[in-house]
Amino acid sequence: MKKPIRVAVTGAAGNIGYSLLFRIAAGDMFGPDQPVILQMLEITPALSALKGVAMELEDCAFPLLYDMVLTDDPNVAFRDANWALLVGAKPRGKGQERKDLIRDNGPIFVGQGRALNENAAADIRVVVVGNPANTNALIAMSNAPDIPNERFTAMTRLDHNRAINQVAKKAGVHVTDVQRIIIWGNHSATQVPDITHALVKGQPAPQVINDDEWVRNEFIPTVQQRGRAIIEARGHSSAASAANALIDHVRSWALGTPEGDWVSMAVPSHLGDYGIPEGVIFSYPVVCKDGNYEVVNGLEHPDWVKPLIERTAQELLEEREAIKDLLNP
Ligand SMILES: NC(=O)C1=CN([C@@H]2O[C@H](COP(=O)(O)OP(=O)(O)OC[C@H]3O[C@@H](n4cnc5c(N)ncnc54)[C@H](O)[C@@H]3O)[C@@H](O)[C@H]2O)C=CC1
Ligand SMILES: O=C([O-])CC(=O)C(=O)O
Repeated sequence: MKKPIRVAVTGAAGNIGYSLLFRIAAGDMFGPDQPVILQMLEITPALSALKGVAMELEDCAFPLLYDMVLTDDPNVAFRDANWALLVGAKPRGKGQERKDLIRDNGPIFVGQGRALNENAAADIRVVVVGNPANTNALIAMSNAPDIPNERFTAMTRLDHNRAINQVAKKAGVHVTDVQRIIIWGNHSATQVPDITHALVKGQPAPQVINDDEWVRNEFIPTVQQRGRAIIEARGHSSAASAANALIDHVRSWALGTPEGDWVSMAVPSHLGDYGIPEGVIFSYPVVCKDGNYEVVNGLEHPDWVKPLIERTAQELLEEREAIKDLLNP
């Protein structure tokens, strides 16, 4: 049997957690022959709910679920963890932007960054989901000086998957026919969903779609505002689709991206050659292989896309400014 992977999940009794944990335990994240140990973190008042989730996990009798840890102490949750999925944070409500959560949620990632630094396994890889995800990832990274920066990522895979769906619908093809979508920048309303380099059935997407007006005035705003639309419709923010995107993000990173395709991940900005200021977590196209990722560099932006990219980078600088007291000097 393979050695079990230790997966720390924060906010494990929350909505995303409830969609996520069962899929990890079922093998969707690391494959059908990879045992896992779930190390679940919650705040103290939610430990009882977490116990209930753990009871349900037991009742599934998952062959791959080797052990479980339930705790309200990040030092325990992150001990020897190979992966840390930082979901636990307040979600936004109707009428809020994700960055409105920054002063509530940012401090969580100071303590968790430190606890990761002190306790995690040498190969730790981190994905931040709690919003505002990019800036929270920056906070965690800066409080974990002994962990290589490139191990800290934020999730823009949900935006990426949303974009694939919109393009597939418009082109009248199946989602598997759409490749090389990109989400640039912040997981926020300023993100830049980009089909410039995308392929539909192997052909350039802009030519297949042949409708610039749709791209600029429907596709981009729909993807940018999809989180808000879900909150309006459901009364709660996306949970199952967010959990699914997190499965995709980790699976790609751990097991690789298919030949000829790429995915979007928010990673330390210095890894890209697109002129983005250093010191923010910026979503780029990446290819993954053997547990590592590389930014796809050297793509040209059309002129009308350049100011959009500048705007999302600027927003990340503003978010960083708003929490600069939480960054490790
Ligand atoms: N990056 C992305 O694409 C997406 C991000 N999100 C974000 O994910 C976060 C979680 O969303 P939901 O699960 O729907 O929220 P939720 O409120 O249902 O669950 C959050 C859980 O985190 C726990 N928690 C709070 N502080 C914690 C701490 N310091 N340590 C450990 N656990 C803590 C809470 O007790 C709660 O059980 C939100 O910030 C939401 O905005 C949601 C969807 C997509
Ligand atoms: O919109 C929200 O607040 C939740 C989220 O990040 C998303 O669904 O993309």
